Amino acid sequence: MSDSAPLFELDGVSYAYRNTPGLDGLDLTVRSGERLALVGANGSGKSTLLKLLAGLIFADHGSVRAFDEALDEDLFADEDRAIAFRRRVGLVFQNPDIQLFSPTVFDELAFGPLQLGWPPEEIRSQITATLERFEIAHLGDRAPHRLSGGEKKRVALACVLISEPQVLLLDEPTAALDPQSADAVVAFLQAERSQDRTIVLATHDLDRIEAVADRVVVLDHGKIVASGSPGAILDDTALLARSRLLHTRPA
Ligand SMILES: Nc1ncnc2c1ncn2[C@@H]1O[C@H](COP(=O)(O)OP(=O)(O)OP(=O)(O)O)[C@@H](O)[C@H]1O
Repeated sequence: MSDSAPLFELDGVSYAYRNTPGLDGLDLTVRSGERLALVGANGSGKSTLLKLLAGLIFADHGSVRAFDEALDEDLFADEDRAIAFRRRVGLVFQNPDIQLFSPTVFDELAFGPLQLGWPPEEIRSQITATLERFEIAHLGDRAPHRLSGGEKKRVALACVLISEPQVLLLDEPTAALDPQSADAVVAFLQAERSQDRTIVLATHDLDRIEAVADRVVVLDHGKIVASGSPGAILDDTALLARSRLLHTRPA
């Protein structure tokens, strides 16, 4: 993996929401085919980093490069480059309600491919295949906002994956899922390994991290405090305790 091409290169990146720091001097390279997990306590900057990689927010300081060009406002001012970037990078939000707005799940799945100008027959056949792949065929005619939290998460993931992005960004993909649904997401992410898809995910699910990631980056107050293999990070209990990632038990 260390030899594969860098897709994202962040150099000294800082970002603040008005007066609240989100990211603070971050250096990070994400390579093609990598499965990278971002861990850290609430508010450590995981979602902010994912939004930055998705081109939804831009660095206040430092530089961000994606696919060998600057990932900044200028890229999105150019419609062709913006569309090309959006095709390559898909983000599944932590809260699926942000993402789902169509009258039915079927329409929701059609939205991305329609934007990309796919032919109608291809859209129809891809929707059928995607509904089956995510075991949501029975939800096709339902209104997304009337689904359960776990069902919404599956639909949101399917909506992003239908366009086959090269990079998949996932914000807490197993949160709010029942154990069986969480296992299904993990199995899906393991299967994606053979698809050459680059995956960056934020998670609090340390028990499943070895199954879904090759590398773990630990964030604390918007800074990267450690990066390593899942085994090395999980064994470092002092690091986990410092980063507020261990349970505390009442004395
Ligand atoms: N929309 C926003 N407006 C103002 N501050 C924000 C906003 N979103 C995040 N922040 C702040 O930025 C910092 C980083 O938040 P972020 O959401 O990136 O953390 P996180 O690691 O994803 O947290 P969690 O595990 O709770 O999802 C926090 O201090 C948070 O309060």
